[in-house]
Amino acid sequence: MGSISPPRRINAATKLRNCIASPGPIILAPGVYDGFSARIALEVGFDAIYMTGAGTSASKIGHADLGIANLHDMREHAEMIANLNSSVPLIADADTGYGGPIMITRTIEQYTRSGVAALHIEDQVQTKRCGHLNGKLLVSAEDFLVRIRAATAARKAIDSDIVIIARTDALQSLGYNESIRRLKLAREAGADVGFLEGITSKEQARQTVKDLAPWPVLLNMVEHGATPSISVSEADEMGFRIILFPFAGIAPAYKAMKEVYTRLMKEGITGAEAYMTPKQLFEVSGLSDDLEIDARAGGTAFVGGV
Ligand SMILES: C[C@](O)(C(=O)O)[C@H](CC(=O)O)C(=O)O
Repeated sequence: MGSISPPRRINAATKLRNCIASPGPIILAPGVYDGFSARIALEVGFDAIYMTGAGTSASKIGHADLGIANLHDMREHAEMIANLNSSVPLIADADTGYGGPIMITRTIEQYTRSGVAALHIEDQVQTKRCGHLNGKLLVSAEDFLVRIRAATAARKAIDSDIVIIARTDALQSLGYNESIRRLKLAREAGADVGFLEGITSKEQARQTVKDLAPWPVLLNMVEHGATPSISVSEADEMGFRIILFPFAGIAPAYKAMKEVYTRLMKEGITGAEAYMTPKQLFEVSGLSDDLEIDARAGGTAFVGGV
């Protein structure tokens, strides 16, 4: 009856898609590996965050990044992280897509419904490994294309804006030219962003952007892996659109926890800093927001404070 409906809130996938297409600065996404690290990255105020598959494997199932975490593990983890603050886009690892075209379709559908804004799918065999380990095995370029085609068709079928990032791991065994060829095929099949895994030099990084231009390209900044250290501003100047730092959370977390556990074992105390009261810990984990929800609804459980 001519009534104007209120504007719908833009979802995180659309927001990220618009951001990638804009002439704005490079999108910086720090790696998060669980709810707490995601909360900390959100507290710092990043515009996007990245769910590392390696970190998810380590924290959710306690295993190395060897294709052990399955679609269920990854989707469940991604859903929890994506919904801590649904206005901050989550880029999530989707490994090989977890099977043939039917499984890839399920991956796209489930990641979309979970609120994930972008995911990357690669050309390693099903028993994959971290892109910075040796001895990676690949599927053929045709099989990689089947994965990307399945992903883009699934996205279209559900009318989703989820950003599909095509990742090739071919550099290590098949070389640069074959890697670029694979990424160009993925681009033709409708992938939105290219990701050359394990770039080995700054010259190669620059060349990748040039050879794929104007297609947006992602840089995976795994420190102390195959790629030399490239800063956010350098990557921006090279023309990358997205930069990930997958281990930005988990690497320092390891050091900090190991130190305290060791002190506890040796000295019988943790030496934990005084500012980290239980309340402060919960504050990082959304305590105030949760109490406000309760109060606004007229709940009485927390009227006396906590
Ligand atoms: C980006 C990555 O897929 C991840 O899981 O974070 C890994 C990171 C790593 O294990 O070094 C990858 O590059 O394969």
